[in-house]
Amino acid sequence: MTFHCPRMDESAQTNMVIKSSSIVEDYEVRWRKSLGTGVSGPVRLCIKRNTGEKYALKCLLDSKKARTEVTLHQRCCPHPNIVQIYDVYCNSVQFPREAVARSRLLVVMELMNGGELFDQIIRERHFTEKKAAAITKQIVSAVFHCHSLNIAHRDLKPENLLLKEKSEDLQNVTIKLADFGFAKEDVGLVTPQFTPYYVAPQVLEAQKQQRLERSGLKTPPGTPYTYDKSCDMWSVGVIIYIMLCGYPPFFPETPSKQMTPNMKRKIMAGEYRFPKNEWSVVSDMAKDVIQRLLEVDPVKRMTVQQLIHHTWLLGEEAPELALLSPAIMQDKDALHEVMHAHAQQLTVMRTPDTTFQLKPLTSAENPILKKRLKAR
Ligand SMILES: Nc1ncnc2c1ncn2[C@@H]1O[C@H](COP(=O)(O)OP(=O)(O)OP(=O)(O)O)[C@@H](O)[C@H]1O
Repeated sequence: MTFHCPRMDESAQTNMVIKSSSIVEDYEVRWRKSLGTGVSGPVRLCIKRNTGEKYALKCLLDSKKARTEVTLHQRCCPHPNIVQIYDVYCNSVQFPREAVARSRLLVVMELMNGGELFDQIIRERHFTEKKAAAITKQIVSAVFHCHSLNIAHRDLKPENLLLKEKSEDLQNVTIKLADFGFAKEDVGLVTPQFTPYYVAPQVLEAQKQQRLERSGLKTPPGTPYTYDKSCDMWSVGVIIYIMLCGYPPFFPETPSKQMTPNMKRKIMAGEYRFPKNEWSVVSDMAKDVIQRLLEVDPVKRMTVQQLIHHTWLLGEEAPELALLSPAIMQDKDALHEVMHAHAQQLTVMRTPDTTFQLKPLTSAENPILKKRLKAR
């Protein structure tokens, strides 16, 4: 590994403090010890020299996208259900198979020793709806925090829900949200962003909003619940569904690595079922939560503020009967496919429809709207 320490770098654009000193002065990096791998490469183990404490190190090629990831992640810290960032370095690093050193952001994070959420669910001997509700509560707490800061995570998937430590019982474990690689700050769009999935209703709604604003008849809501945030809520719905039965709500007839047209159609139509075999032991309240989260129209979809107050999250009325999900999730290949499908669906949902863009509130030309914005 070769290191150079470039300029002191405090990005004016992001207000993010990045150390330009060499990370190896402060941490011993175990370059060969991978804690897990994502598209940006392995996350490694590192040890703080003056305390001996262990941390996780994510290495990102320095770019605007990487800086946005780190900035938005940092902004959401600290929170008990969000992986904490402790240090960020910008060092020039050359990995063994690289011809030249490249500028990288080295993100020192809290070490999550318990692995991924679904791996722990598989190990549970008596996994119940009550436990699923308790897990959901932690996930929702993280999402609530992000959304309150006007940040949408947009990559809420099982692989990004990590456990603080290994435990016999999921009820006692802290779950934290990781990977802000797709996080996005809402810039105050008048109406939700939309994707090709939902073009028709959203286009109509957006056009209606624009007409009303142009005529000065309507002031856009102060903190609109944007498309990006509703995408997180859809993910929470899918994650709850899988926890309760072991398979996803939307799946293709035959296993496929690609998003099939039939799958797209099912998601767009909100076409999923609660098959009796696994769902007869699940409460109506849980089904109600899922139905409101998998609502096709993002505008009508339950918000995190609504979910956090839902009685199901208290877990008091959730049955303590053992669910079939851990047994179903034992099939590693099937589970891998489930996670792959979810990741794919998120990719599709994140794709903005560039054919129709609404102006941010701040660039509004309408004089009445301008006046009202000033008055806020
Ligand atoms: N703080 C952490 N402690 C322990 N392991 C971690 C930590 N952060 C990430 N990991 C492991 O590394 C994997 C990849 O991390 P992360 O999702 O942040 O990387 P990525 O390159 O952005 O991945 P993706 O392909 O999901 O976008 C995780 O799935 C997890 O197994």
